Amino acid sequence: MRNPEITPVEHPLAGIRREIDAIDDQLLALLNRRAACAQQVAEIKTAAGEVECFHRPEREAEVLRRMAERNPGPLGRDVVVRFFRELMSECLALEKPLAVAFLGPEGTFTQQAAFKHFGHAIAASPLPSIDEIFRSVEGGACQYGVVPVENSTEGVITHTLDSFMRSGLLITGEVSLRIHHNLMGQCEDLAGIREVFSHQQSLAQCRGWLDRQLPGVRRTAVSSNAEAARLAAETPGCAAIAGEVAAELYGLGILARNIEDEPDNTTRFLVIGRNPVNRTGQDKTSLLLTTRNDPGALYGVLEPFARHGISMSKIESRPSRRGAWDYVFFVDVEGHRDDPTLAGALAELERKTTLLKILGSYPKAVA
Ligand SMILES: O=C(O)C(=O)C[C@]1(C(=O)O)C=C[C@@H](O)C=C1
Repeated sequence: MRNPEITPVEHPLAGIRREIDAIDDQLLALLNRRAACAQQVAEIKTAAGEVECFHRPEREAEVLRRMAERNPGPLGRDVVVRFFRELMSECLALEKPLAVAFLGPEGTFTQQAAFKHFGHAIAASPLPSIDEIFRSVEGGACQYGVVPVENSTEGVITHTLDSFMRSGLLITGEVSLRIHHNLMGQCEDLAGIREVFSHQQSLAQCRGWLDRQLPGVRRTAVSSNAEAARLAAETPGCAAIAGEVAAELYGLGILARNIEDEPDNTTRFLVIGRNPVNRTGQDKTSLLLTTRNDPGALYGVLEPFARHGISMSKIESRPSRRGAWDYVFFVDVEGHRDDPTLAGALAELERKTTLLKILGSYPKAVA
């Protein structure tokens, strides 16, 4: 028999846990209300005949920026952006999951970039080469592709830039990823390693560390970091340089972490698609242009940007393949092609170039 005079002492966490339960109930209802709204959006888009792709990059960028700006904390900006990114990814998947091609196999940094940009509720297809990614989006098998374009330590990925010379695809987004490299393998320590596999860019990004820690050990470039991890998993005495995800995927132990030579090692990826993206007010535009091979021709081309007060975040030159010393320039500027100032500068540029191709206007990465 319980003594009615003794009131049981409540656990110190009980009150706050009741509050958490009540909040979770509200969150659950709100999350599903939002998902139901996305389903209604799908019905409206279908009725309007927009059945090919429900994804709206400009709207997603607006949602993420608004939530990041309104966030009162204590959750950090990154956490809030990641959370709403995944929420929109799941809402879109209820409408219709996106088909996204990335540079495979599973476990590459390009796969991480694809998830960072689109969230995890996508049908992601690992493809073996940049060419195949372009082809799969051009042919309609995938709605988007994700390809690496430049690394802060090693510079541009020339194959990606060259692909834009022949392709009619548009750039619809960009993703920056902080790249941490790890040495992984089946051995216990560095002493047992006789060969290191990785992508040539990653071997270059870790050159100093390899010279110091594994002098004389053979370095072999393979098609991707994930492929390196797969090889290390089946070849005794071999290690790989790759991201943490690849170690998990191929069951390897991490022998040394963060071995990249530059502390800010970052790779920028481009998202490619078939449809133009509307302006958000915080956009970027990528251009490809060629000039006459005259003195001062490049200056003449870039001068309108300076006069219109448009800032340029990148300029890169590549041989045009039309003859020796003939170049194609890849230029990134601030703004959307529909912004009146940029539209004015582009109209002037058209008259000064031998070729001007607008590769796309897209929202600046929300990170
Ligand atoms: O607003 C839309 O057009 C939607 O489809 C909804 C929503 C969202 O969840 O907020 C989902 C996917 C789109 O890419 C953009 C936004």
